[in-house]
Amino acid sequence: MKLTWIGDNMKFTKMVAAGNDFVLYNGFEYNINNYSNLAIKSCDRHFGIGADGIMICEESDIADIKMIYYNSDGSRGEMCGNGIRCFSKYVYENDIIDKKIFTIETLAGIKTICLEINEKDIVEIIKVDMGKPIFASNKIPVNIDSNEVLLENIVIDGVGITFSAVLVGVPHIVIFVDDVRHIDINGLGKKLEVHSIFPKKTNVNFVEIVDRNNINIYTWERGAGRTLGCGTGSCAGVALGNKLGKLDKLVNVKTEGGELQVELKDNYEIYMKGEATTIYTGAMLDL
Ligand SMILES: N[C@@H](CCC[C@H](N)C(=O)O)C(=O)O
Repeated sequence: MKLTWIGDNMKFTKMVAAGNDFVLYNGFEYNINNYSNLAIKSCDRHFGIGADGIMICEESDIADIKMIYYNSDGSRGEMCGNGIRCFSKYVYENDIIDKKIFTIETLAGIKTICLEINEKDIVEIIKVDMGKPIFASNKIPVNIDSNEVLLENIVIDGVGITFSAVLVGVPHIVIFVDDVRHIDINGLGKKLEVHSIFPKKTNVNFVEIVDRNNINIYTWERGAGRTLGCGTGSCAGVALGNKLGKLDKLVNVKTEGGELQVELKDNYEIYMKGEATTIYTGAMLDL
C-alpha cells in the first residue's frame, strides 16, 4: 500500500551526474500530490536538501517505468540527460527494475537504457539512446524566419551573440566560444533563457571546442539556472558542432562538474554514456 505524503519522513536519495545534482523519490511508495511544490522545497540549498531538480519513478503503460522530472524552480522538464542516468542507476539498485536493458517513459518519448554493472551488482556506466536531435525552428521552438537555427545573431545589452538551436527533448541554444572560462555565463544565461524569441524559454550552453573529439561546456539551465553539467545540453553541443562541421561523431564532453561521452550514429541517433553517483539517502522531516 502506498503512503500518502503529508510532508514528514519522506525518504529520498540524493544523486549526481557530471555535477548536475538531483533528489529522487519512489513514486511506488508515496502518493505525491504536488510535484512542483516538492521540487521547490527539496531543491532549496538552504532550507531543503539542495539540488538542480527532482525525479520520481512511477508505473508506465508504455515502457518499463516512467520518469517524472521537475526543475528546481518547480517547472516540469520534458527530459533530463544527466537525470536519466541517475534515475536508471536508482531504479536498478533499489530493485524497482531488474533488467540491464530497459525503457523509460519521459515527456520527450521513450528512452532505452543499457547498464554496465560490476561484479558487486553496482551500476558503473549508463548508456542512453537519446533519440534524434530536432533542428526545425518551429519544433524547438524558436521564433525565427528560417527553417533551422544555425549561427543566427541576437543582441543582448548591445552586444551581438551568434547562436544555434536544437531540441534534444528540451530546447537548447549553443554558443561556440574561444574560452568558456571568460564568459559571463550567469548574466547572459539569465537573459537568453527568457528572451522573447524562445516561446518555451531555452537552456543556454557555451561550448569551447578543444579539438574535433573534445569539448568543454558551461550551461545555464531553463528552470534551474547555472548548473555544473547538462546531459541534453552536451548532446545539443555535439549535434550542432557536428552539423556545423566543427566536431566528429564521437565526442568527450567536459562539463564544469564532470565528464560524459556523446556519440552520433550515422542516422543521427544520439547515444549518451556516463556515470552517476549516489551521494546519500535520507528522509525529509519537515517539508
Ligand atoms: N539537467 C538536464 C536538463 C533538465 C531540464 C531542463 N532544465 C529544462 O527544463 O529544459 C540535463 O542533464 O539534460
